[in-house]
Amino acid sequence: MSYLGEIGEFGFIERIKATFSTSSPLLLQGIGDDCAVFKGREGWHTLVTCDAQVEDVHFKTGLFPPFLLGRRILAVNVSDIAAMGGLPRFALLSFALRPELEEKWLSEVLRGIKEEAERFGVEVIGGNLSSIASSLVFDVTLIGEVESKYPLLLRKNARVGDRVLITGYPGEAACGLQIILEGSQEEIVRFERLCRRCFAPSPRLEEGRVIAESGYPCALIDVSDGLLQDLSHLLDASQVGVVIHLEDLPLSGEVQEFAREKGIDPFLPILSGGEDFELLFTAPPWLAEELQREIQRRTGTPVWVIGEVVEERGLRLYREGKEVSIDRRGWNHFGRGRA
Ligand SMILES: Nc1ncnc2c1ncn2[C@@H]1O[C@H](COP(=O)(O)OP(=O)(O)O)[C@@H](O)[C@H]1O
Ligand SMILES: Cc1ncc(C[n+]2csc(CCOP(=O)(O)OP(=O)(O)O)c2C)c(N)n1
Ligand SMILES: [Mg+2]
Repeated sequence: MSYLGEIGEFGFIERIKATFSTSSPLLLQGIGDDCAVFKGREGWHTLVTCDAQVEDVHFKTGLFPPFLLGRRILAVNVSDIAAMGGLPRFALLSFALRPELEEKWLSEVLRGIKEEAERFGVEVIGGNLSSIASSLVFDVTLIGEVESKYPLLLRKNARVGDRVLITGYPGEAACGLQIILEGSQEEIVRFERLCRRCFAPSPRLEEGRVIAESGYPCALIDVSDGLLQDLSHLLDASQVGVVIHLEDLPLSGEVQEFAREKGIDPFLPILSGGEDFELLFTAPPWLAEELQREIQRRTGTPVWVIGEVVEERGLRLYREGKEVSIDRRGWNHFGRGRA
């Protein structure tokens, strides 16, 4: 007999995909990308995604301020719309809650969701409530749109010779999480930036729009599970490989300081830490630099070229010219080796 823990999260998604066939001519992208995509009103495609925040899996109730939890609940979904270059429009909120939860705590969660919704132009239009005896679940279905004049920014779009780019500073959220879960109050104050990156991730919506507006079919994914894990989803979908030199990865001063103090390799959180919600994308060399410049100009977010797409499948990592292997790729909900 085999168990879910052996099949793993992505193995089970494959089984689900194999179980349900689709035939609607309206459907442009089903299971396998950041959002499902179907034909929408004139001039637009409709995007749909859902992601849940589950107590003790994605957050600890006692450690996460409810207002920031609320923001996070919506932000992780906005990030999936950003990963299609789209604009979020409507949300449905589905919660499984314990009856003894304080009303004040829940009001703060709602306030956080509302603030994030207003920031990104999302209107809440429905949802569902259920009681639960154990872990809290906050599930959001988010509906968005992207102009049909732009090519879809699918995971399968990477081509040999493309550059691989990433926004911001991946790894910061994972360091922040470790401090929130295990650190002292003093560390939480000192590494405030890292903790903020974990508590309140900032979806790269405007950055995704710049990529869409380039009109080029870049491959795009948001980094929720870890850079290597999500990069391998993109490579598998595109049936290509990648070469990365670790020296090209963005290493922020805070990650460096955190790694030094904890005695860990700073590249570990960068490569395998999840929940940064940075955008990871590919573009041909002639476009890569322009996107870097335009994203930085319009949003202030730095963008880094971290690798090159190659024909030979798989991830090849080099450190100071020598090939290295990293066995921890990132988060897998049921598998072994959870980062
Ligand atoms: N239970 C499920 N049933 C159908 N499709 C699923 C299920 N879970 C995940 N998927 C699909 O598998 C793909 C990968 O999921 P996931 O890794 O959660 O993506 P993301 O990081 O964008 O949230 C997505 O297209 C998602 O819609
Ligand atoms: C208490 C706690 N432990 C561990 C984590 C780290 N963590 C939980 S889920 C996850 C991966 C991302 O979540 P997932 O539900 O897989 O998002 P998706 O890929 O579907 O967008 C990570 C890094 C956390 N946020 N909180
Ligand atoms: Mg998901």
